[in-house]
Formats: sequence, structure tokens, C-alpha cells
Amino acid sequence: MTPAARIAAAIEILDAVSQGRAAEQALTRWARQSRFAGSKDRAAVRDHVFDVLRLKDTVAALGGGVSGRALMLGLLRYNGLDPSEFFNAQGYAPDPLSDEEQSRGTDRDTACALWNLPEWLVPEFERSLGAEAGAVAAALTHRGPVSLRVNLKEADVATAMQNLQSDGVVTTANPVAQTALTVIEGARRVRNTTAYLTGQVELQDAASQAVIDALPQALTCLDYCAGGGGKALAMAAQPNRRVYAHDSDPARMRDLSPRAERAGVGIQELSTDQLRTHMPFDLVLCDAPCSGSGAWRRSPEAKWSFTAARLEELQAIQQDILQQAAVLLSENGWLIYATCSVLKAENEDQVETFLSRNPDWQCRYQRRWPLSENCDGFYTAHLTRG
Ligand SMILES: C[S@@+](CC[C@H](N)C(=O)[O-])C[C@H]1O[C@@H](n2cnc3c(N)ncnc32)[C@H](O)[C@@H]1O
Repeated sequence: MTPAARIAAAIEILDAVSQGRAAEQALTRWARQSRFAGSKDRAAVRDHVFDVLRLKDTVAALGGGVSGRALMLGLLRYNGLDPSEFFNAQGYAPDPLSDEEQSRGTDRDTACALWNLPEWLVPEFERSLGAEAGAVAAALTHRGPVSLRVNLKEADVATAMQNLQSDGVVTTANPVAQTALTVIEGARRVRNTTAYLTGQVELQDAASQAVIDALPQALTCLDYCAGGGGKALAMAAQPNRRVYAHDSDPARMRDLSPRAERAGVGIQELSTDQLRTHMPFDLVLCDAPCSGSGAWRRSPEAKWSFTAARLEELQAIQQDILQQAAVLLSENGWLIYATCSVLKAENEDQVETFLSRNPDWQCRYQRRWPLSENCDGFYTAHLTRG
């Protein structure tokens, strides 16, 4: 496909998204109907769609509208490219720009100053992040790094890096966590490398790894909200831990067992009923459902669909999870709270609410990882009784 044909495809997909189709679904549907598109074409179209979704307000302002065509026009202008080189009707290129389209669009400085956040969220962003709020909003408009976790049970960091390199994946050490690597070349090859297939590395954000690095020593560890098991796997790769995994929706753990097998670690899955027979645990990790605001550059649609009502609903779920998890612990056990959110409402406020309702508990440690070029935004707190 020519670069212009890829833009035409992105326009079609963005129109489907604006009619309510999820971006992933719209991309898959387009790829199925476009057998001529190779893997590089699919990747380029996907990048266009996600770049637009990250920067929707800015590119809508630059393109003078919210149709797929206006958004792509805005993205080209944002990237300093001449739209008439792509909008020229040659081959599968989009139609040439009308006079009106040529003249439409806000000036660059005004468009680029937009925060690209839903308006209602800006005050909570400012309350949560203070002087950093604008910078974090801006960071969410860029692509996130591809990060790997070295599974120290299978390889040391240097060996994993060498093995990746021999399969065309170049990495660099990521300072956020001792096991973290950032992929600087060959990201699309990671899943085919021997290092990945033999469990030496896993895909995992560096702050997610740092949350596990920061955990206190404890033998029996329950990942109460295990989902796909990223954190359970990272815990199981550490020495002297016996790891259990639970999720209120057990179907979300379906990948855990093959991933654990590949990593050469043992993790026992527990249903909600089985928790009672295995308690008390020395440590319970609550990687709670959240806005995902620290990771919105990876799922930019979620940024635009997030509502104040959903935030309230999540806060109630997060508080319930902390209460449910607390009763599963031994007397001196560690209750660990974590989110990939940058919002105080989901982080510090939740810990405060829990402590006010449970005055015999204390917060021993808390840390926020700011969203950066190295990692997503994350938060964790370690709580104990007394
Ligand atoms: C942020 S995700 C977990 C991600 C996972 N820990 C990882 O690192 O890959 C949150 C998970 O919490 C689960 N969940 C939601 N409500 C829950 C509850 N009341 N009890 C336990 N798990 C819950 C969801 O099904 C979801 O899989």
C-alpha cells in the first residue's frame, strides 16, 4: 500500500470508531477485508489510528473537524507534512482537499496547547499531579515504550539481552526496575524470539515490575486481582515466594497457566471459594481495576470514554477489594494496593479512606511512578495492621 492508501484506510477506520466501533475491532475488520495489506501496512494504519486517538482534540483542531478525514488531515499537519501530497486521489489515495478544507483548522500553537483530556477530568488531573499535570497530559499523547521483564529464574539480564539481540531485538536497560529492558529496535519481533519463547523475557511495563520489586519479603503471596497474571508471574520469579492467583472473573486468568509454564514458575489459581481454605496469606496484592490513566497512551480510546460516573463506580470497587483482601491476611500480613492510575481519587484517597475505616491499619510505604518515557504511571501502597 502507498502511504496515501494507508491514510485512506485510517480514515475509514476512524469513521467506524466515531460510529461506536472499538478501534481494535475496526482494525481487525478492516484487515480481514483487506487481504492485500501486508504486516507493515497493518502496523502503519494502526499507528495512524492510535496517534489520532491519543491527540484527538489537537488533530481535530488542526484538521477543522472530527470526521476521519479531518482527523487524518490534522495529524498530517501536526506531523509537519504537506497534506496535498497524500490527499491527491492517485491510486487509493483520499480525494484532494477542498478549498474549505485547506482553509479550515486552528493555528498550530492553539491546537498544540490542548491537553487532549476530557474536560471534566482536568481539575482532577491538576489536583492529582499539581505542576506536573500538563506534562503528564502531554506525555499521554506519545506512544509508550515497549518494555520487557527479564525472568531471573531463566536468565540474567545480560544473557537475555544477548539472546534477544541475536534474534534482531535490540534492548537497553531500563532504570525503573532491575529486571526491565526497553526495546529500541525490533519490537514487532519480540514474540518470535527464542528468549521470549523459552520464558527468559515477558512483555511487561517497567513500573509494573517496579511495583513487584518494591514488595516486602513474605512467603505466601496472593495476587487477588490477577487478570492475565503479569504481576503474579513477576512475583513468582522472585526467590522465596509461594504465589497464588485469584480473580473475581476467572476467565481473565486463562493465559496464566501457559505463561507460567513458559516462565518455568508455579502459580496456583484459586477460586473465590478456595480462598477460605488457603488463607491466611502473608501478602495480598490488590492490583485493582482502575481508570488505567497511567497507561492511556496504550489504550487512548479509554481516555475519551472515561466518565465521572465510572470513576465513582471504580472507587467503590477499589474500596471493596481492599476490605475483602484485608480479611485474607495473617495477623502481620501485608496488604498491597496498586493501580496504573495517576489520579489521587484512585490512589492516595483510597488508602486514606481505607485507613479511616480501619483505624488499626497503617500505611508503611507508598510510591507514585510518574508516567515517563521509561514507564507508565503507577501507584502502590503497603499497609499493615498496627
Ligand atoms: C488491573 S487488572 C489486573 C492486572 C493484572 N494484575 C496484571 O498485572 O496483569 C484488575 C483485575 O481485577 C479483577 N477484579 C475486579 N473486581 C474484582 C474483585 N472484586 N475481586 C477480585 N478481582 C477483581 C478484574 O477482573 C481484573 O482482571
